[in-house]
Amino acid sequence: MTKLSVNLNAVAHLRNRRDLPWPSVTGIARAVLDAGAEGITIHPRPDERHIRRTDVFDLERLLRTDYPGIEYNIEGYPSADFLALCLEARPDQATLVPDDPAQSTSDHGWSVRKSAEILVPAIETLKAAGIRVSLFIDEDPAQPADARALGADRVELYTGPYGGSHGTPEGRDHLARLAATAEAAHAAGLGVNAGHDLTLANLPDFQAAVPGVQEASIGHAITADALLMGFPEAVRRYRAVLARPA
Ligand SMILES: CC(=O)[C@@H](O)[C@H](O)COP(=O)(O)O
Ligand SMILES: NCC(=O)COP(=O)(O)O
Repeated sequence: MTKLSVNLNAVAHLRNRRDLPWPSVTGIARAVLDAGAEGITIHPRPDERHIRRTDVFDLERLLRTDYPGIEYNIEGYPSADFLALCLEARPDQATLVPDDPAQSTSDHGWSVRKSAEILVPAIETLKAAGIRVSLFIDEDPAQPADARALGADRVELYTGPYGGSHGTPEGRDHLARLAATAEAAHAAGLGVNAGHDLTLANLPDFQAAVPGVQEASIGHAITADALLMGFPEAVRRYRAVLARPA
């Protein structure tokens, strides 16, 4: 069974259209957790285009007081600011992503070995604070052993290229590479997460082809679905797919 961690970036994006407090990021967090989601993910970007610094701490308070045991996952580029934010907010997991601040969304994973100079001190800092570290990687079976060598606990498979080509021969090739990368991660002793452009339509094939994924972080598609069916129903449907054994 794969845990569902709901990414609230899209909710914060909608709220930020106006200088008003709705939709409430913590209110939607409550709704998805009450419906059974097992985690909350945010990816605060330096320009605060969606998640703001205040959201990071509002969510931290909510989870610690009302939802103990629920996993808090913060994603971002390991800049000094990001590391300081993590040390203050103390998420359960930090997912390190090689994003340039100007990027509109994440579109690639780490070349782990080449990035050792940035990653090693960041991993050490986070782990010393008791924060599990996951590295966002492409579908490349060579990356997990390097991630393990640098001290990471998990990898997150970047599923964007698969999501965008699901149902085509290209999509099947992406799936095969994702499965091989997950296998390499397990062989290296790492946990495996996945995320980006996962949807109710493409998740069943992913679940069948890539066994042993511990957590899927899903934001854009679940928010789009929630506009039609509401968050509680959307969470139930994603969880039903993620609960299916491969
Ligand atoms: C790391 C990752 O996979 C991204 O999906 C990210 O969390 C989403 O970021 P945006 O919501 O800013 O597109
Ligand atoms: N790590 C991926 C994530 O948190 C959500 O990605 P998306 O579902 O918004 O594409």
